[in-house]
Amino acid sequence: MLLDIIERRKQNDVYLIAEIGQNHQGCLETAKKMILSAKRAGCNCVKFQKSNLKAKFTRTALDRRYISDHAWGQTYGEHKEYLEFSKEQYRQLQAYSNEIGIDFTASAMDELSLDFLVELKVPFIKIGSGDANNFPLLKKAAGLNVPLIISTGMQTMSTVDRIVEIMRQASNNKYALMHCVSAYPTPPEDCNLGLITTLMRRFPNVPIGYSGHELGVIITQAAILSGARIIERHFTLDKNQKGSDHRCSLDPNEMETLARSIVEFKSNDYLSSPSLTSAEVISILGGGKELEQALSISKTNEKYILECELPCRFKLGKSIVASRNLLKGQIIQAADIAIKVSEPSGIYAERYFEIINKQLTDNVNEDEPITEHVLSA
Ligand SMILES: CC(=O)N[C@H](C=O)[C@@H](O)[C@H](O)[C@H](O)COP(=O)(O)O
Ligand SMILES: C=C(OP(=O)(O)O)C(=O)O
Repeated sequence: MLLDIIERRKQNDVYLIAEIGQNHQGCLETAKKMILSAKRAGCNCVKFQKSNLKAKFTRTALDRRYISDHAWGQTYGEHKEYLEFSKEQYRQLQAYSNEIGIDFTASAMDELSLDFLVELKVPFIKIGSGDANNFPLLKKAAGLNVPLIISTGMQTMSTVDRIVEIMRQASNNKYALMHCVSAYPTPPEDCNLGLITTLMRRFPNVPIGYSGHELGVIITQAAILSGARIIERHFTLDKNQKGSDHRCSLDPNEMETLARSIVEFKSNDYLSSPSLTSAEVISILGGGKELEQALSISKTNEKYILECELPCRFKLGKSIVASRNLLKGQIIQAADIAIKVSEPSGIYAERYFEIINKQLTDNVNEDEPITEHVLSA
């Protein structure tokens, strides 16, 4: 069904992804329970997050102390290690998903993880918002014969244009873009659902979806009626558990409500039109302040990085870093740089191609960020 939506053969159906992410608390058995619960709720797919920690983060980013009620370790690296499933565990989760009949995949959070997911032969690979400006990763993913779902949180419209251009240059049209706001939870007034139609108009050949981080289901239902045909929501067995994402996740009852509303929207023929107007959406869903705020058209024609996304961009946005020790005077080549979450951050990843062929005015050690200070004018 996903391919039918991505290749526009089916425009009146919705593919529902339960983002298990790291809500499994690092426990394989809990992850399996969540897969079963997502299947029972009516989801089409369960999704995880795959990282190779050394490829995704710099050493200092991994070594920084993580002081948070949601921390599973003293440092951010220990915390992430605790939550990361091994390749063997991924195989077990995939086998279990196959057994019960639900699609299984993950986001590829670095190139090594992308290679691993290709090896697993997942039905599609997710590129999360943290990598939407990671153009080398996108280029590599675009060249594979695997459908892609690319989220656009924490990004500007110019970065979304670059993504579409990368896909066009690779002659790849098996992909979808997800409207997303990377704030956990996203306040209704920042959900900016009007961007779904803006993206649909700007990229008429690309299916548009929605990866939501707001509380509850009504705004996501509005996203569907506004035209989103791939939906992703974080999933949890209990919202009160420790972990950064539980609060803005849907529990099994809410996920089931969402899945049922998709069936209902279809049978009422609400999905045969590519997109309903805000007034129609409000009337179908019965109105309410949060819905009106989420559908407000005041700031939807341009896409920019919202203030509520800055904490996430600061924590998980990717920077350009040195991939080996670099010397003052050196002209930067592609092999000299990598894209990672860096502490402190450096020049953001979207400027990758601008940095190539610039001269360094100082030494930069491996895994250190490239900053404005070390670039010649
Ligand atoms: C941008 C991005 O990757 N966001 C992901 C997907 O939505 C999140 O699940 C993060 O992994 C999570 O919020 C991180 O939490 P912590 O920092 O406590 O591990
Ligand atoms: C970060 C992710 O998703 P999104 O940006 O859609 O929240 C992800 O899928 O790993």
